[in-house]
Amino acid sequence: MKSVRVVVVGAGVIGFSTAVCIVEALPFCSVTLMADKFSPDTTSDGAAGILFAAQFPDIPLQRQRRWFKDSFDHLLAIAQSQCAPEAGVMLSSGYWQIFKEVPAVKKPFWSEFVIGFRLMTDVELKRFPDHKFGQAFTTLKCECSTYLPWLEKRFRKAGGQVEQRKVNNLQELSNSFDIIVNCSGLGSKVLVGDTQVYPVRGQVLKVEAPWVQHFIRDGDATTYIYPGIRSVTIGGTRQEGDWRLQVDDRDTKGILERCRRLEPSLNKAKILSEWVGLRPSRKNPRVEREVVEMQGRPVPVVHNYGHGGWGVTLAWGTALDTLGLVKQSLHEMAPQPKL
Ligand SMILES: Cc1cc2nc3c(=O)[nH]c(=O)nc-3n(C[C@H](O)[C@H](O)[C@H](O)COP(=O)(O)OP(=O)(O)OC[C@H]3O[C@@H](n4cnc5c(N)ncnc54)[C@H](O)[C@@H]3O)c2cc1C
Ligand SMILES: O=C([O-])CC(=O)C(=O)O
Repeated sequence: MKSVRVVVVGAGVIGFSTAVCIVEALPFCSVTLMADKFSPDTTSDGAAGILFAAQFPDIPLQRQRRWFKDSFDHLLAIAQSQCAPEAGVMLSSGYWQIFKEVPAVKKPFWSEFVIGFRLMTDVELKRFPDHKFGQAFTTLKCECSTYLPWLEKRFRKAGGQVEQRKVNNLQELSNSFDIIVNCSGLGSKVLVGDTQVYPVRGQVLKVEAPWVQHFIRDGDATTYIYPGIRSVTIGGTRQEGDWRLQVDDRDTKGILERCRRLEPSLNKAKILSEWVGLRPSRKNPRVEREVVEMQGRPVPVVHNYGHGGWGVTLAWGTALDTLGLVKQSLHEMAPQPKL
């Protein structure tokens, strides 16, 4: 008999990573993942899925480094195994950020965790006459439309249960579960009334260009070309506070112009699809625990959301932190010896 009932709300890359970490580490818990949308309809499904991150202002750098390294190592092991095609994870090399001006920070905080990080040579930069500085390395690309179904299989195999349902408030879960884990992304705005979480709209295209093998990202953060397993993702936009989910033709035009300037051969690429997603953004992601009084009893609630444009990158690392917070809750719930 499984004694502790845990529910994870959210079926994006954060929810499924967290649910897998919990179910595999705590076999005495029954774990249910609940969400209103599943793959292929989550934000995670359309993400380019490239691993690198910006730095959050108020989270200790050591913690951010751990999130990055744990995620990178986890996905690298998959990329180097026979599971790679089924999981949608691959190594990906190229030029990450080429800058028109030399930036103040030349080496990002995660540069030692990716493979072979170096500054671009003058010869390489000649290909980009508008740019003066760039970084080159090998990282990973995790395609969530393949990875999420793979994680779901892994979750079910370990005994996890899945339920499709919209949760209107966390209180409605408190009769059926002992610990609630909130991985609802942008949904947290309503679900837990978090006014700090907001959308940053992103539009991308998938194009057929199998000859493009190297990724390129401009330091403007809205021009990128990421070759994937079956197509190349090109983008993008970063529109703060914009809730529109429809494709905008002006964005499509801008993306094509900017990407073709960096990689002229894209003129010959066929457009396969266009997609819009809303990044669940927050000044800092919320990975923390609280105890909330529900129906007259204290219920541990562990939050893991607000990863903005870096959710695929940080999913496994923040999931492991969340597992630690669930363990802490279990410890506090255990009957204390009478003195
Ligand atoms: C264009 C674009 C490109 C991107 N590229 C990258 C990239 O290259 N690298 C990277 O690391 N990141 C990238 N991202 C960011 C990444 O997509 C997000 O950080 C990540 O998907 C967030 O995952 P999530 O699980 O928190 O949210 P989501 O995928 O949105 O999942 C949220 C889940 O919560 C559920 N939910 C919400 N509210 C409720 C409720 N009330 N009841 C029940 N269920 C609920 C939803 O149904 C869903 O299942 C990109 C994003 C965009 C838009
Ligand atoms: O910024 C990038 O290069 C890709 C990404 O994470 C996003 O669009 O959110």
